Amino acid sequence: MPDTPEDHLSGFVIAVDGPSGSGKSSVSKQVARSLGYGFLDTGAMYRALTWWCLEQGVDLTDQDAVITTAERFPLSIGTDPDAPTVTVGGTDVAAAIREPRISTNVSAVAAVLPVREILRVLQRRLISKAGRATGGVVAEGRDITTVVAPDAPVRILLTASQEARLARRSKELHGAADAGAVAATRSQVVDRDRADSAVSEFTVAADGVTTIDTSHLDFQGSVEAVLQVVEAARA
Ligand SMILES: Nc1ncnc2c1ncn2[C@@H]1O[C@H](COP(=O)(O)OP(=O)(O)OP(=O)(O)O)[C@@H](O)[C@H]1O
Ligand SMILES: Nc1ccn([C@H]2C[C@H](O)[C@@H](COP(=O)(O)O)O2)c(=O)n1
Repeated sequence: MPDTPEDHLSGFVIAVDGPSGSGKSSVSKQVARSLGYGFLDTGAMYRALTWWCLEQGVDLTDQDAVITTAERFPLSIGTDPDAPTVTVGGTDVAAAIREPRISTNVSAVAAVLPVREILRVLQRRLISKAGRATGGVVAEGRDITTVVAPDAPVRILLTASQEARLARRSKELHGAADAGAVAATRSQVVDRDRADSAVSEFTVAADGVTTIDTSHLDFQGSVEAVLQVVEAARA
């Protein structure tokens, strides 16, 4: 019988979850580079679907319309950590999916449970494809350790205090982490996490998931902490 992603994932899978601004995306990408593995940013998939719904004029409060759009979602996503690509219907949306209008609306799309199931199947396929191509993959998001790849040999919850996460995102968006910049960033971190928590648990590690608190680590320290967990799992 042919292998399907529903049966088991191909390659060595490193699953990483965590709240907004914890460093999941940047740290996972660097870990994938270090190991010569693929990298899957599942948040980019939810963002791309949100972009596509808005492009199609779909009312995001109409869950049936969002589900129908997800069922015919012409997504193509690359898993090379040095050249991550996201296209929808042939349009490069890598920059557009980072715009505030997407960040503001993505949680509404991610809250639709049948949409999550559609993306889960797609994500397992992408993980297996990347795993076959490079021997392994680092996949990050909010439900990778628990729902998408609970069978991964390495599962990590990458976290940090709210203060640290706000400061990081604030520096990234506004170039500073003073009170004004942090206040301007708060909704992007705190409100989005609150909305996303309704459908995924990404603040408390599930059984068998290793928590790495990066509050007092710099970027390289966070990468090394993840690599140590990977090494221990392989020993
Ligand atoms: N340990 C760290 N110390 C300091 N800055 C960090 C650390 N890890 C990541 N950063 C920086 O914090 C910012 C947020 O990181 P990143 O985008 O990877 O977070 P994320 O968890 O993927 O967030 P989101 O879920 O909102 O996309 C980036 O500018 C990144 O370079
Ligand atoms: N596995 C995932 C990944 C992402 N989401 C949702 C929740 C986020 O608000 C949004 C964008 O993700 P980000 O780019 O900030 O990592 O996508 C999810 O529900 N499950």
